[in-house]
Amino acid sequence: MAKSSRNSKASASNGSARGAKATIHDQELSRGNGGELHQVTDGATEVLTTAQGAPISDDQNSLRVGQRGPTLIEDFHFREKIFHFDHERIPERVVHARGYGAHGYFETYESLAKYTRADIFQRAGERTPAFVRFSTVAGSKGSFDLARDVRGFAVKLYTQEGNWDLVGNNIPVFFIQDAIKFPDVIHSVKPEPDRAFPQAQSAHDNFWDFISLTPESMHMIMWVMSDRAIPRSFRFMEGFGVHTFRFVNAKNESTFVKFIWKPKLGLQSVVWNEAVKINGAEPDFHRRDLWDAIQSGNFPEWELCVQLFDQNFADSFDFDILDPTKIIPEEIIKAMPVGRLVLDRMPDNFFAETEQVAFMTQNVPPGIDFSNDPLLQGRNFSYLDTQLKRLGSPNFTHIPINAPKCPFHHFQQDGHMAMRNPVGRANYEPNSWGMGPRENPQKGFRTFPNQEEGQKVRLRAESFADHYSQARQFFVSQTVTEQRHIAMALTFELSKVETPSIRERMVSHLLNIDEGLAETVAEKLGIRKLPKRADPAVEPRDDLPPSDPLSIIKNGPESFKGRKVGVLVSDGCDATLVSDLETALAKEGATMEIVAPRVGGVEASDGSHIEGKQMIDGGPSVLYDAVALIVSPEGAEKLTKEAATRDFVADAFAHCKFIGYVAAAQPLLDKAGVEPDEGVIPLASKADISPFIEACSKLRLWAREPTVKL
Ligand code: HEM
Repeated sequence: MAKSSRNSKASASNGSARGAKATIHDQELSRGNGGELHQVTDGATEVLTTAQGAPISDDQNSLRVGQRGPTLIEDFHFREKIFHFDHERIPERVVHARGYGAHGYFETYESLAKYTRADIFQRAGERTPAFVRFSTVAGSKGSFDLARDVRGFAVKLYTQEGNWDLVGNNIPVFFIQDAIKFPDVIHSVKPEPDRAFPQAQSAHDNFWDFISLTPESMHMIMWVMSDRAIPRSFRFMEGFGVHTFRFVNAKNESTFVKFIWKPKLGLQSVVWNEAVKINGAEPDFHRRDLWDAIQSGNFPEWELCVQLFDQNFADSFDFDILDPTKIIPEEIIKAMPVGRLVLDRMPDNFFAETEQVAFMTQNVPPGIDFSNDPLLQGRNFSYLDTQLKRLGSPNFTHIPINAPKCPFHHFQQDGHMAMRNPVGRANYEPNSWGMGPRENPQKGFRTFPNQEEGQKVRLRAESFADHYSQARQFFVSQTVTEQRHIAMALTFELSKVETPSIRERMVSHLLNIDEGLAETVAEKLGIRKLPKRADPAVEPRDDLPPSDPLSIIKNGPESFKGRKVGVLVSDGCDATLVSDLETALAKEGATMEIVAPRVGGVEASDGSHIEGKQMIDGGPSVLYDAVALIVSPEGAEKLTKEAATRDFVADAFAHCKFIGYVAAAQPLLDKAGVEPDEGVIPLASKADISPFIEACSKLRLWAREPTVKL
């Protein structure tokens, strides 16, 4: 057979002809036969190998017959590489698919031996390693961070007596009272099955159809329609264990407990108009925020608080402590701080740690036990089951992120990907080989022997039937601004619902919560005649007093610490003012980011160069807690012509942010239609910086909001 002339060189070079040097800007590589680039080890980097450890000579070309002939199946390197790639994806979590994790530690304040024998709570000052994963619920893995959604707040504590997973949310109640309804609520919020949209959004018919037929969800709906569902940062949100758990002490006495994580930096959320824009400008807003904070040594911190109560309290409380749609207000049972959680290290690898971490509510050490909450009982089945599906083997506990950090010994063996098997002859007990491990009745986990009796029934307890009273209590605990946001959120969500009867049904529920709220939403939805209020199972109470801990604004930060200012600069700006601002912000524990008209930065009036982090088009003001406009007259003149600059200023104003500005920036304010108020603060000299930062610590000038009509 005649060889093609093009192929003839191949046999001579044996497919490995290369050697000519190629310089690509700052990189020296060698060039192969077809012009492709090869990066060859110089001895300082490791040699590339197959997964079996065989060194690889050429990772740019598959093995073929001649230069232009067919690829050979003999090419084990090619086959192994592609095979592995083909199998890279594992199923995403069925809920909470999008998440971000970090390592840290939990530090115990004082011994809680009186209440629990849990090892983690025995010794003051002791540190326990922790891994935390924050998440959204509804969206896919690749969805944006600022969906209106519940945030998962899952904490794995590697205690000396086994892993304790506190798998909580940033909202203390849930949509449903019984785990049997979980598939329904999740199906309803996920993209509709025929059209496969909307992604990561509850604003659609299916969700509101289900909710409007599930009155037990009304309390949760108030929370999800509040700004709690659009947090500014994972660092500024609370976490809740939701259910009532039990502490059990060494004498086998039980105390009921609810868990709350409170952020040291105070609570903060964004506004909806801002969230929508952040999702476009920076879909990884929350991820980047956590990454930046931890990488720069600003370790976020939460206090773990416990609400402790006994059976007598449970019997006398207005609501059932087993009902996960109810809270116990902190005015009734104090939230007692018992330790702190510090996140100080990002994972080395996202997949290995954050993606493969397997949280399970049933992971409790001795001293912590479950209550009969039917949602918790159902979760205790679901998590183990789902991890097997997602991680593909019962040996997911062998993955380092999931393995306990205390000694552990058992006879479980084999299965896919077994990393550890029992050593020696005994793989069962009892045995007469004198080989452990053995039970320990004193130290081992003992379930609290609660007395249970009754008929087997499929029946919801009557004590779960009040669906509206605490929803109302949540609403009246909010500031006027927060109440307005709830009304706006309900209006937005229901405006996306296409079926009028679903909207009206929701208004009929709102009438049981707050008439003013119902009327506002109905008016904005164009519902002329208010529907009849929904029939309540139990007449809603209106005597539950407002509870301040339920409001975000009433629990904001004490300073501007941990927050960020976006500083818009131009050529010819005042470099000293910029650096004085940076120094003052650093002293406050805050940061700033330079936004410039072009990549690279600007030349200041004193000839110095100011490095820019963002170009104006890529650094909209929605990414910052406050902004400063430090420009020269010529710079301002040029910037007024850019739509991105107008949006920068107009959005900062509309989102009620504090704006610091030099006199030369006046045209920017004018162009954005800003009529200065007390939140628009002149920065004439260094002396003005401190009052500006002090104002910023209030985060937003909410008094402005009615004038900007978001
Ligand atoms: C109080 C109510 C609930 C809370 C606070 C909650 C919280 C969470 C959190 C934080 C995660 C993400 C864990 C992670 O970051 O890996 C999660 C995942 C999950 N939850 Fe829940 N959840 C609740 C109710 C339920 C119920 C009732 C079920 C089922 C009956 C359920 C089933 C699941 C499943 C299957 C996953 C995915 C786990 C994985 O693949 O790793 N959850 N939940």
